[in-house]
Amino acid sequence: MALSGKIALVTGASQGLGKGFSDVLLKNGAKVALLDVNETAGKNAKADFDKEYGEDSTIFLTCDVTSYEHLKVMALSGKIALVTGAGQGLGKGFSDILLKNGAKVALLDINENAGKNAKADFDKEYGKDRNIFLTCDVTSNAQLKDAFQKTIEKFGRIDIVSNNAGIVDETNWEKTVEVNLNGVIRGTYLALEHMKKGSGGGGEGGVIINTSSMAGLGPLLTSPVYTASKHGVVGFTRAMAEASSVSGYGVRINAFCPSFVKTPILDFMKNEKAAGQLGHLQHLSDKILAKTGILEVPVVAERFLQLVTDEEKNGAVMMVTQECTAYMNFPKDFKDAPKTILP
Ligand SMILES: NC(=O)C1=CN([C@@H]2O[C@H](COP(=O)(O)OP(=O)(O)OC[C@H]3O[C@@H](n4cnc5c(N)ncnc54)[C@H](O)[C@@H]3O)[C@@H](O)[C@H]2O)C=CC1
Ligand SMILES: CC/C=C\CC(=O)/C=C/C=C\C=C\C=C\[C@@H](O)[C@@H](O)C/C=C\CCC(=O)O
Repeated sequence: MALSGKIALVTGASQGLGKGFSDVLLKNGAKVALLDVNETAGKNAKADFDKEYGEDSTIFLTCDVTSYEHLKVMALSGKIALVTGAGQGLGKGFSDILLKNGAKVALLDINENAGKNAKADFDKEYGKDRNIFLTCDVTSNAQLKDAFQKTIEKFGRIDIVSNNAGIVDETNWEKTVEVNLNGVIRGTYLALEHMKKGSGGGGEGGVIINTSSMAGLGPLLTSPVYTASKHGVVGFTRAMAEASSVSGYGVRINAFCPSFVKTPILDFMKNEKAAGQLGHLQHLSDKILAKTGILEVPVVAERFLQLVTDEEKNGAVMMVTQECTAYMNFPKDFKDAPKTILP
């Protein structure tokens, strides 16, 4: 079993030599990602290997090697991801695209029903062994720590962390800060404990994506505390990214800023109880939405994947709107910042 614990990736793996190479790798203890452009043949090869070596020994990924982008995302084969707020909405979309591209995913959510349903959906699509659901409230350091630990126990390590759980509640605004900002800080610190390289940690590096919002870059007048929490995520992420780079952690840390996306969080726009002192401004919500439009989860998830896989990006802030996807250019020095000079 010379290859025990090794992970292999074979292109053209569904038949002929590629299938033979995969077979010998499996026979010698490796786990193998089988890549092929022919989906039927690939699935058949996986079914053959499942009988011989067990379901967990291989994954099949449809992949055309003529596409660099396609091959690059396949680099997620064997990667382990942890996503908070994964039971529905964007977190479920992010988990889906990570699984589709070969990662294994720990799904964390405070909502047990949503989490279990998401797991059941993913089990059907990707097999039972590629995801786990862990009930976890990101406002609890103990619960989050435990969830990181359980992910390591199940999958062996963590390479990708999506600190995504978020709420809009301008009435209980302390909770909004506690989930959206403090939850991201907690998740980032715990992720670094497990992922950072060097003397301070035994990790292998990786990437952390913190979900902010377009409201992290400019004001959303119906939700000032939400806006503040998301601005906080951008500032924290940029500073931690520099700290990670200077410390040689090998961990990239980026912020993700979508505009409105069709998920249950948009119910807030009609929820007067959650509007705090600003219920009288709620009639403006429809006007704001009419101006910005509403994105679909799969479109936003594709952009998330781009940020996960782009190894050039650390401290990047990606915006996703109807008009475009773009990286935010912050002034490097405040003497270069656009300003109005007073007399
Ligand atoms: N949908 C949108 O228009 C946009 C959403 N966002 C952000 O994206 C992230 C995901 O939001 P959506 O999927 O849209 O919302 P959603 O409400 O559909 O999903 C949020 C998930 O987070 C979970 N969650 C809430 N509090 C939690 C806690 N304390 N611990 C663990 N899990 C918790 C919920 O149970 C839910 O499954 C949030 O951070 C949100 O602020 C950013 C920009 C736009
Ligand atoms: C109430 C929260 C509901 C959903 C979650 C969420 O985070 C939604 C955010 C959506 C957009 C926020 C935009 C705020 C931006 C303003 O500061 C603008 O002045 C910025 C300029 C352009 C935005 C264009 C666009 O979003 O399409």
